[in-house]
Amino acid sequence: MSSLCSHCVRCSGPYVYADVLDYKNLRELVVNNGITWLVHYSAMLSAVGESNVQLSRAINITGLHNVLDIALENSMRLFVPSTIGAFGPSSPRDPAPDLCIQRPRTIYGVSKVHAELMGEYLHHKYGLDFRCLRYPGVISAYTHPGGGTTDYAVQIFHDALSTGHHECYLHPQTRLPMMHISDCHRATVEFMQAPECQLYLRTYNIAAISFTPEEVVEEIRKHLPHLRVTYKPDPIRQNIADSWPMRFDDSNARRDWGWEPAFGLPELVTDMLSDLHKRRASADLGVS
Ligand SMILES: NC(=O)C1=CN([C@@H]2O[C@H](COP(=O)(O)OP(=O)(O)OC[C@H]3O[C@@H](n4cnc5c(N)ncnc54)[C@H](O)[C@@H]3O)[C@@H](O)[C@H]2O)C=CC1
Ligand SMILES: CC(=O)[C@H](N)C(=O)O
Repeated sequence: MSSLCSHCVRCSGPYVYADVLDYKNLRELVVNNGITWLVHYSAMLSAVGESNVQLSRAINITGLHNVLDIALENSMRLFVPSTIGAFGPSSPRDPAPDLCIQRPRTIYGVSKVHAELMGEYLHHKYGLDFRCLRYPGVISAYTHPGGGTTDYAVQIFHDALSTGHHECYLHPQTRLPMMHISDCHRATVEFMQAPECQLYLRTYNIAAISFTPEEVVEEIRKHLPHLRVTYKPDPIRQNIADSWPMRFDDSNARRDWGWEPAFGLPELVTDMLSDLHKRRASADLGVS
């Protein structure tokens, strides 16, 4: 979800490639750079995880264990994102509260429940300052979708501006929680800065918008009336989406540390189209 603009991490500070499976190298990086907060984003997302379960297990679970050990050894504040994918068909779906049955059916979801529980365990047993937000599908103009079930909600904007046609792999009425990248970043920073005494939970849902493909298409057509959308549900991703919450209950995040989203659906669509339009223009790509 990192941005490739002029103020990106690569341009603004020290930047190194690191493999989360290489424990020794990670430990050296943390110690040699005096790092005190660790934000652990590396993961394989839901759809791509199902096509390579072994690799997903290694990155999402072994990688997480490396990060947890290093954070504990070095008394770091640790953030690990979780997801709507940490819920499954037996969870309440509309809305899903913070605390309820979690029996996800993807390796991605299983690894994220594992992360939530391991982090909370180490917090209660050893005082690790573990913090975790369950993100909805995140929508950004700056990166291409990374193999998730919510990817269509990013791809549709690229297609709308390039070919004017999007083939959607979900049914038109599949409702999922979503969020603009700015809200996601701001939530993460605000949550990381929140005083410990305000946090009654270590893992919070955060919500912003919840929409179906049909609804986002209608909103995009207010700007691009010619957008053509066809539906060809992909059984794997449809099955995953049908097992995830339709809406998130984020009342605890709002109460404990003041979470409040800024982007509704109209604002998100306007911003995505404007950002992508500028990026296409600067890359000399046409707009449909
Ligand atoms: N994008 C979304 O809609 C949501 C994302 N999240 C979470 O946010 C985090 C980031 O997600 P995205 O940026 O969308 O995913 P992404 O798939 O775009 O990026 C994942 C990153 O992990 C890196 N990675 C893979 N193997 C690695 C390894 N062995 N060592 C180091 N890095 C490795 C990849 O190079 C990639 O940059 C993930 O933990 C994901 O679960 C949670 C909910 C929603
Ligand atoms: C919601 C997520 O965690 C991710 N975008 C995915 O679809 O796998």
